[in-house]
Parts: sequence; structure tokens; C-alpha cells
Amino acid sequence: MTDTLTTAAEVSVSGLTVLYSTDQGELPAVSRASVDLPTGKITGLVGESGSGKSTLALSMMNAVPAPGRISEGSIEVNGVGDVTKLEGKALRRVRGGALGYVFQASQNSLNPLKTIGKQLLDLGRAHDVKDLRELVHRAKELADRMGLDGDRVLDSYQHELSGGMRQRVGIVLALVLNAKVLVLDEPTTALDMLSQSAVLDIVRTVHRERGLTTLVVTHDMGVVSELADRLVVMYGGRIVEDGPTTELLQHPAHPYTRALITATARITGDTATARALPGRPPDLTTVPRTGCVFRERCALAMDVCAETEPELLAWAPDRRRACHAEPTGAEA
Ligand SMILES: Nc1ncnc2c1ncn2[C@@H]1O[C@H](COP(=O)(O)OP(=O)(O)OP(=O)(O)O)[C@@H](O)[C@H]1O
Repeated sequence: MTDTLTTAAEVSVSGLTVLYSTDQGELPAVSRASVDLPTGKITGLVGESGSGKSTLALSMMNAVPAPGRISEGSIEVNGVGDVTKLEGKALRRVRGGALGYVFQASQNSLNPLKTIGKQLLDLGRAHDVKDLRELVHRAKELADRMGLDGDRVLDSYQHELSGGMRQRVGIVLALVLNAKVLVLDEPTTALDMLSQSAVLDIVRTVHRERGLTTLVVTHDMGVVSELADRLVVMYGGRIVEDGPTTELLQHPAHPYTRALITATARITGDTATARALPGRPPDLTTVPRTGCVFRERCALAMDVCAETEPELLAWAPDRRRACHAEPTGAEA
């Protein structure tokens, strides 16, 4: 069976492999990943630290940092084409133009030496915006919609803003050029609980009001379980499972997804039974080169798992999994 969704895709990642150069040679941080971001939906990309989430998300802007490179695959963005083929000015126009990206720890991604307003003007000039006053007006409006004082924020330096305010500023800058696709990398990490829920409310609201296609990257299953329409689970550079959020949480079909859910008290509703996943996730150098990448931490591992890498295949409508074990009642 193919891995395509029936819904229209705003972004379509196909056979993506991203390599980083290490002292052991070039190794994959993302391996043959194929996934769609359905138009108008919020997709959550989850997995432990090092699973390749940020690398996959950065690839969508063809912005994998050196010493990394996209070695295979394509990323089709609606109205743009294959971003892996873009370079120079065409690529800069897409970043912040069609695709708005709020960086991980965006708390620190702002320039400490320039006011937010000055950074907004730099962004406008980089994108050849003719009417900068209109751009400032739009940014203030957006900021106001997010519960910020637009005038004050534009006159501020980043150190004058709280973590939650900086995160909102990151979203303003990502959307002010009317991006249709919004990518947020760990939007709530390093925020206190109150600011976390305020930022998530804002993401939900701007997503709906602006008709966005949104990708939320997080290691925290709890964050996306309430926010996302769909979940995509990554482990060791592979997509191991995806599907609609409610179905995937109620009936996880990959042992890794099940373990992530069990480890999240916010989903199980019980801090006492929430168990951290035993063992450590692999990095580029330790990820198994043959067979299933999860087998060393998997309670269901069989001989075949050491020999053959399971393919990510559709096993029910709108559900895919990469696992040799049969989906059993245990998943339900
Ligand atoms: N610049 C780099 N050079 C070499 N290896 C890298 C580089 N950046 C990331 N990696 C490795 O690539 C793998 C995937 O990293 P990535 O940051 O995409 O994962 P992640 O799931 O987003 O985790 P985190 O939330 O910790 O960023 C990890 O093993 C990481 O160590």
C-alpha cells in the first residue's frame, strides 16, 4: 500500500534522507522519511531528543545547518515546488514567506542588539517588502491579537520580554509575511506551565483564524495530544507511526508510541503509573544500521527485527506503522 493521505497536502515530504558529517563519516539523522502535512490541519511531530524531528522540520525550509545535507528525497510545498531544489534568493523568499518557522528556544533566536521593530524591518527588506509601514501595522495587529502590546513590543529588546512574550514575538515574525505554513519547534520548552498553555492557545487561535497548515515539533506528547489533529512519531531518524491524534492515542500501533504515551502523565492522567521509557534513545552513531531501530528497547522484539528494517506501511485507513509485530489487542 502507498503512504499517501486522501486529504490535500500543503507540504509533502517524500523519501527524505538527511546526513550529518561526523568523525565516523556521513550518517543519517533522517532516513527515507515520507509524510504529508494536510492542508489546514495541525500536525504534531513527536519523539525523544535526537530522533531527528528538528532536522526533518528544518529540511522543510531547506535550512539544514552544515555539516548536514539533504542527500535524497523531495519536499513539495504547495505553490512553491520542491524546496530541496531552491537556493539563493528564491530560497530566502520561501523562508519567512510561504513558510514561517519559529525556532527551537526562539527565546534566544532574536537578535539581542536590535529592537524587535528593527528586526521586523530587516525581515521586510530581506523580502523586498515595498510598504514597510504597512508591514509594521500588520505586525502590531498580530501582536495585539496575541495579547501583546504591539507598540511596546516593537520598541523592546529581547531581554525586556519574558519567555512567553518572546515566543509570541517569534510567531508574529513567522506570520507577518502571510505564511500559509507555520512550523514551531519546541514552542513551549523552557516556559512555565501558565505561559505554556497561553502559547498553545495562541497557536490554536492563529492556526484557525489564518487557515494555516501547522507543524508542532515537540518531545512532549502531552503538548500535542491536546493541540494536534494528527501525530507523527519519530525514532532514530525514522517515522515509526502516524495517524489521527485521537485514534493514535487510544490505539497506538507501534511499541514506541505506546511507551511514549505511558511515559506521559498528562495523557494517562495518572502520575503514579506514568513510567519513563527505559534506556536511552540512540544518536547518529549508535542507531542500529540493520533491522528495526527500536528493537533494543522493544519488549516485542523478534529475530526478524534484527535482520530486516520494517517498512512504514498503511495498516488501517489513515494509519501507518513500521513494525514487524502484528497489531494486536494489546494496542487497543
Ligand atoms: N550539526 C550536527 N552535526 C552532527 N550531528 C547532528 C547535528 N545536529 C543534529 N545532529 C544529530 O542528528 C540527530 C537528530 O537530531 P535532531 O536535532 O534533528 O533531533 P530532535 O529529535 O530534534 O532532538 P532535539 O529535540 O534534542 O533537537 C541527533 O543524533 C543529533 O545528535
